[in-house]
Amino acid sequence: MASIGLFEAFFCLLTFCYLFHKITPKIYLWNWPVLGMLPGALVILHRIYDWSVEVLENSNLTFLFKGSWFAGMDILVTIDPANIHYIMSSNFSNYIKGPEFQEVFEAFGDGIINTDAELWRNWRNASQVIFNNQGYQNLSKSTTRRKLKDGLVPLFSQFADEEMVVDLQDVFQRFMFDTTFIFITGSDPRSLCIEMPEVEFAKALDDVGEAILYRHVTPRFLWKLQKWIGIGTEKKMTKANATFDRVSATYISAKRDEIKQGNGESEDLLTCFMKLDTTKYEILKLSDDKLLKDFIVGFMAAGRDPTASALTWFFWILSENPNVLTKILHEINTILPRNGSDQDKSSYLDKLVYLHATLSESMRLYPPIPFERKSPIKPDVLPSGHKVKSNLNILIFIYAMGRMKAVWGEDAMDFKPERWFSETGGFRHEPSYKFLSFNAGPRTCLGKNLAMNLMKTVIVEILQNYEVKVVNGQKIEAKPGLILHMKHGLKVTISKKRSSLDLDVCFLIFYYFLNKKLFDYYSQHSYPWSWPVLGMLPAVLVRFNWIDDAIWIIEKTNLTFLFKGPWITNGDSLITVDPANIHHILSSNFSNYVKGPELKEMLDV
Ligand code: HEM
Repeated sequence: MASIGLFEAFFCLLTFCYLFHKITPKIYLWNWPVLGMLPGALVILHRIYDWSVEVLENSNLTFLFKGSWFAGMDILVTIDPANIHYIMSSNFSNYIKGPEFQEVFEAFGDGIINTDAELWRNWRNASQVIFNNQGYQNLSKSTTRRKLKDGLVPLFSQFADEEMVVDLQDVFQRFMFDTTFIFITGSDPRSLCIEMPEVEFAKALDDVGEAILYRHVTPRFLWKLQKWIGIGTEKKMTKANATFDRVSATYISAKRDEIKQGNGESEDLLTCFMKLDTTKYEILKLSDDKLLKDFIVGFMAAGRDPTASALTWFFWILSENPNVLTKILHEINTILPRNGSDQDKSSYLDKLVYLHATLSESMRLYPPIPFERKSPIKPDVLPSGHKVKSNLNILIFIYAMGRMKAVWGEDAMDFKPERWFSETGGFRHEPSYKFLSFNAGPRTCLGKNLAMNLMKTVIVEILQNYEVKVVNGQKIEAKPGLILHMKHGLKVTISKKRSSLDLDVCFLIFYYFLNKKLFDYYSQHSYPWSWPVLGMLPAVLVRFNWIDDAIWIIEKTNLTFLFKGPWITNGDSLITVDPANIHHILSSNFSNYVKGPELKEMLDV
């Protein structure tokens, strides 16, 4: 009876808070006796992201959330770049994830995500050696391309043929699940296929994410009790842990056999970790299967979720900004070799700076990991002047950070890839304590380069071959969680782009007839038309007396005429017979006009 009374009282208080909040739409939460700001937090939980932006903007970038008295859940929320630089870099050793974090993120065991101090340093150094290994880098590139060609592309073609509405978020989750699983174990679980099957390990990762979020908003004694009884998200967490143990054990033992039989030539992460010279890492005992399981689970979560989230938000924001899409397509068409091999295409990815800027801008507004937790070992004072006692929870709200006017300027909420370029046109590298999407300091994301290259490869492949149309009328909002997922997914339709060769042929046929008509009409001469994509090239192909034509044009254009070449070849030519120009080029400014490498290449024989 007593517990029912307590529940009723709590329910009444929540209802009161809700109504109170509705009537007085203040952005600050009330600090109630006993319950602190918890009731208000539960009321605004569904719009926690927008609320955090408002409250942090109005509280000079740092805000103290008072938790309930019995749970000791005070949290200092900060996005002050000076504090972040201090916590993540200059006083890094005092700010750890800590034992409470490890308890909440229990599923990641003693892996890199969860640990601090020496064990973390061992993980970090070992992982860095492996990530820098050429063999692993080749494997990650070839895996991405293979999964695209054999997985995503055929699936997109089928979606297009059958005019299906698909959830792009689910597609990217599956693509990243398979790809990361291959990076780690060398095996493809094939979750990305038309049937969209439920995959046990992937579901376990989702359940763990849900349970960890629940542990963040529930007093410790309560979720502990639920775990002990075996109900709710805690039950799912226990089941997920059992799945991780079982599935990982299969792969670990198969890999051990492979290495024992002398077949351990694979470059996947599990093989690399198993073959690592462990004498260099004092406390990283990779002969221990439990540690290897923690590695598999941690890297699966680190690789799959953030990358899939980044790709989903990117395609949505692109659909809202068609002018940005046009610029990206133009960049791809001008820079990437049209019929280049996959290897050629990979080597050009770095040159796609506008695409890089757009991805960065999209992750500024929609950071895949929306917040980060830290805790001081010793009491300290932050650069903002806030005193922190040891073990206080510090929450760095990455989502709000990307939207702060005080950090990004008055247009912080606008989507503007151009902000990533300096006045001189060079790429603007923002410091990581301001652009926090990949974390900052010694714990910066290990997979940053891998993820950026992978996402660019996927985006280029999709944009070159398909049109992705977001279905109108759906509600797009972020789901509160450890990863910035879309709450209702992203429904899209896919259609195939006609290959540019098809387009060229159509254009040529159409142009031939039109030009012939015009030619007949003007009887002798006319200006060549500059067509989209093909420029004035078709005119040269269909005018049989083009030398005559050229003389006529040059005369009409005051002795100088700009011939527009096709877009892909950058082949514009200025044709001039103006004697003043000729004197300038051939004599008075001789040193500035060379034959150039292009001519040299043509005359190579
Ligand atoms: C768009 C994609 C990605 C984003 C935005 C991202 C972001 C982040 C962030 C914010 C952290 C810090 C998390 C924390 O300390 O709690 C992190 C850590 C990490 N990330 Fe990524 N990540 C991405 C992709 C990847 C990929 C593809 C991999 C590898 C397969 C990876 C591997 C890791 C690892 C191992 C850590 C732990 C580093 C450490 O604690 O020393 N990430 N990432």
